[in-house]
Amino acid sequence: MSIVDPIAEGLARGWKVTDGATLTGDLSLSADVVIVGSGAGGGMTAERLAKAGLSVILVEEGALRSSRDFRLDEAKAYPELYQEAANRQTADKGITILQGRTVGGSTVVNWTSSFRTPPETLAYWRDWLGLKDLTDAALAPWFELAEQRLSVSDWQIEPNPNNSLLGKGCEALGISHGRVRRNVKGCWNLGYCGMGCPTNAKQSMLVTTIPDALDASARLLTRVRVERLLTSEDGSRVELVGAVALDATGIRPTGRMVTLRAKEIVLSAGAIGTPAILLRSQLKDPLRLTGTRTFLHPVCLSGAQFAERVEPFNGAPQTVYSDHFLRVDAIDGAVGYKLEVPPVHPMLAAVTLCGFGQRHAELMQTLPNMQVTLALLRDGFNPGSMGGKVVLRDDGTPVLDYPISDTLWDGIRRAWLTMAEVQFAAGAQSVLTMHELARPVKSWAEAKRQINNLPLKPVLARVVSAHVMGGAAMGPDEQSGVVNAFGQHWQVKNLTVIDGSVFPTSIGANPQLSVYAFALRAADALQKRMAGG
Ligand SMILES: Cc1cc2nc3c(=O)[nH]c(=O)nc-3n(C[C@H](O)[C@H](O)[C@H](O)COP(=O)(O)OP(=O)(O)OC[C@H]3O[C@@H](n4cnc5c(N)ncnc54)[C@H](O)[C@@H]3O)c2cc1C
Repeated sequence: MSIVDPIAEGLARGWKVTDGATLTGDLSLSADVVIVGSGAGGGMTAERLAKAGLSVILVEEGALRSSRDFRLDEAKAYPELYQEAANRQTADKGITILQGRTVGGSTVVNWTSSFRTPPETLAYWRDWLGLKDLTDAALAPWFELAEQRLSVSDWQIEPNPNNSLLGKGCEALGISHGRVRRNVKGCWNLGYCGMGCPTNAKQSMLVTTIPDALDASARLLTRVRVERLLTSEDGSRVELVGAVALDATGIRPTGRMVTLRAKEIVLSAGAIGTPAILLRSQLKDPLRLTGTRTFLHPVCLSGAQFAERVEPFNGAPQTVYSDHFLRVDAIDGAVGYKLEVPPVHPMLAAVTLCGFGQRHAELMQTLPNMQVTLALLRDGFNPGSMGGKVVLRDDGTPVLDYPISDTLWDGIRRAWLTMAEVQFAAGAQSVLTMHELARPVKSWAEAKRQINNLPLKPVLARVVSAHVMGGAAMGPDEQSGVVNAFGQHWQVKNLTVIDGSVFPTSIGANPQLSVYAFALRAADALQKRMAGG
């Protein structure tokens, strides 16, 4: 069966796509709207505005790839599709961050889990952060629209063993758990979502909104990195978007400059990317809020050996979850966590597993029988988890300074304990907490002893994240936010932020559906503002 390649077909139909690497001179363009970044926020916005008849330029620093490039090959996928070749790290190297860097952004490499923003999160935003209009009822139509557009539905196939063992352990302990909905259409259940979907089943921006925006005459610039926005003298309007063309590696500037003008500018470069552009542009920011309150859902992990084969690299990556421990926190200080499993492919496993040399090689050989559970911590809700801060290095590239606080370490230790208990309850022969000094243990009692004595130190504990949120947070006024509840910048009137950076706390669930719904809502408001003159 041949797989239709919507990108090849669209290019043949005459899409307006310019690859920065091929530019032989500087380029200057104008449009009604320039959108920077083509991930969850940018894709949704581009389709909406282009279909409304506005001229749209979508600028992306990554390259345009398609299903024929996605070869289920980690060594190829990470350098081609991820920020910093999937090795982006926080300033103290304590947390490894996965983010996409390609046309379609992180949606091209994400694992398709689709949760609406939890009602508790919206209630917190209303009650504690003053975002009064963000009720479940007001947002429901936007979630429905996003779910329809991206074919979000229940996953009908049996979970793979990696997921079903999480369910089995929860069942045995009376821990509530559920099934994950996914944004896929005709999924082959391969399990290589993180390397780009080779069958176009994943309803990422690459195969949905971006093709439709291009069919509606939008223009796409790839391998073009936006450096800064130049504003009017009083700082109230963006007049120019300054960008550089990148060479075929997608990293080094070629020396060709790209200058864009538009009535409205949308930043959708993702949390870290968007705050970086705002900081480089030195926009008015009286309270220096830009880049602050950046959240990660810091993730800690626990591996377990089973007698039977688990093959955690095969099958839909995330289909079972538990929110049982998510809401233990409240404002009293303790952090809650969500349980899920990650797909475990050899290269990512190799860099996450503990030890080196012989011990590491022996661990890698056990991969087929390994089950891995993860706990993502809900940061941003307690005084002890106020997130990190995006800062600029001397060369203008961003780095997230996110020291792991005592509150988060406490959550990590509790989550390790929970995961070990669940894995033993599911029948694990041994459990290995993902910490450099941990050793495999054969009983829950032994696990408790070991986990309670592990030093809580960055790098020793393996902490990762694929959910970057915040850094240009929504707030009800300019004292509390960088943008308003529709993403409009408080200081710069023709600038709107539409991506994961607008969230004022973490979501407390995998964030893509929240980004989509808020993007549709913000793009609709922008379109109406523009129509009103
Ligand atoms: C491996 C992985 C698995 C995930 N799994 C899930 C999941 O199962 N469920 C879920 O809900 N979420 C998941 N996520 C997270 C989810 O995909 C993101 O939250 C979401 O895509 C964020 O949308 P965004 O628009 O903020 O940013 P992105 O989708 O990351 O898009 C930002 C885009 O902007 C581009 N950009 C950045 N800076 C510039 C610049 N200066 N100039 C031009 N372009 C720029 C980037 O290259 C990128 O393409 C996962 C993420 C990853 C990486």
